[in-house]
Amino acid sequence: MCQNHTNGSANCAAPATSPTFYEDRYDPRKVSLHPEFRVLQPGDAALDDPKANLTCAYTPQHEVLMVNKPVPTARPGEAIVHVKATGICGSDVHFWKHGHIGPMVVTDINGAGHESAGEVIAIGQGVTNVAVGDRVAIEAGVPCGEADCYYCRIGRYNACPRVVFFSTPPYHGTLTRYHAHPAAWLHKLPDNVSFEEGSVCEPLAVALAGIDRAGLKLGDEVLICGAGPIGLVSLLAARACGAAPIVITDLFQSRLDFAKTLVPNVRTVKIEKCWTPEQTAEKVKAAAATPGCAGVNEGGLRLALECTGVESSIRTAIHSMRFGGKVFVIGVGGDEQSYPFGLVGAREIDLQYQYRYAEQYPKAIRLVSEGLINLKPLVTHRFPLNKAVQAFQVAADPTQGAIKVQIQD
Ligand SMILES: NC(=O)c1ccc[n+]([C@@H]2O[C@H](COP(=O)([O-])OP(=O)(O)OC[C@H]3O[C@@H](n4cnc5c(N)ncnc54)[C@H](O)[C@@H]3O)[C@@H](O)[C@H]2O)c1
Ligand SMILES: OC[C@H](O)C(O)[C@@H](O)CO
Ligand SMILES: [Zn+2]
Ligand SMILES: [Zn+2]
Repeated sequence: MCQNHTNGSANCAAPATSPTFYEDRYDPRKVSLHPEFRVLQPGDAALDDPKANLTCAYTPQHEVLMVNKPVPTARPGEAIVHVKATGICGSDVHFWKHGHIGPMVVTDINGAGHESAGEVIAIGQGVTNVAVGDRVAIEAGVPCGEADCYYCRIGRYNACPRVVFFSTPPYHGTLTRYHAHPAAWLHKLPDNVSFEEGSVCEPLAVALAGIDRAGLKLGDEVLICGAGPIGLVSLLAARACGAAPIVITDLFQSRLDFAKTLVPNVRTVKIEKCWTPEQTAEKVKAAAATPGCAGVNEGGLRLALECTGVESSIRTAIHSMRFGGKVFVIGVGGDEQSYPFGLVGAREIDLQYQYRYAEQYPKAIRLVSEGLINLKPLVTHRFPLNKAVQAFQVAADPTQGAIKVQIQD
């Protein structure tokens, strides 16, 4: 057994890097050794203690459970945030159910959650950008910001090899009552943006990063594949950007119906599993066509924002594009996939991908505050912190019809 573990983990993987400026605060091996770190059984009094630092975590044994963590104090440069709203992301569910995403492996009890907003309750020495009482969104990916880091230097900090992404093993997440965060990575919320919306700014940041790099322009005909939370925030953002028309696909009519409540004139295609990508693409093009209008009628749409990561859906997106179109993949899928190479080449279709985001939070908050994007309808289920395990069960059960499940405190 690894010497660093007390809970029986056999194969401890040390963090790929140990950024000294994070000290032991963000190393779960150290946190789990803390005497106050304790797994809570149902009925434990701490679950009803409003001051306990309750945290929801996943384990290598594919459990999701509550733990009690020590309440952090603010070190220089940090702020302590009382987390008020956290959304459950598909990746949280994936870490719980499958224990890894690519090379990121759950090797110990690992706190969940990276879509959070809350109130600053303490600040450490030298913090000037936020004050006690400020309402903030928490940017969960904290890059090193060091001068020797090429990706931090050029502003593409989502590629920082020393990034601490809270909730991605080995770092605990923000689905906790009190979270210590480098203050520079907190974004103040204007009075008209709620904690709930501040939390949904995280998936919105993913969509905005994609739209930014995809180069979506006013009047582009856009296909959005998948009407899950990422597809739906992409839909809202694409509409705010002036995409017209927009077609959205899904396997479930209920999700397409939800998309229509957000953007009533979005065109929908409910995919039947027996359709080939070529057949689905014909339906997409038919849905997008505007009689007598050049564009789709010349062979397909201009841009696809692919929000499933499923191979057949990416293939559909490729077949739906006209010459010079672009398939922009936000979805995360199988490690190996195959695409119609000849078609992509013959039609000069660009393929592009997105990994998290950089510098999108300020934009996301402005778009919400200015009323260009309304995130409120996306939150369909709310649970108190001590019921976070039930929240996970609802988020993972498609029959519950949830779009975004939040834990609020
Ligand atoms: N690139 C990034 O940085 C990043 C960040 C966050 C999430 N993601 C990824 O984005 C994707 C979407 O996230 P989500 O939270 O919306 O997930 P989700 O699973 O809730 O939604 C996916 C939707 O796609 C639909 N779908 C599945 N197969 C389909 C197909 N063949 N054609 C059309 N629709 C299909 C599903 O029915 C579902 O409604 C996931 O793969 C997730 O891992 C990527
Ligand atoms: O929203 C951000 C994504 O969920 C993360 O990148 C995820 O993959 C965990 O690392
Ligand atoms: Zn996420
Ligand atoms: Zn860096």
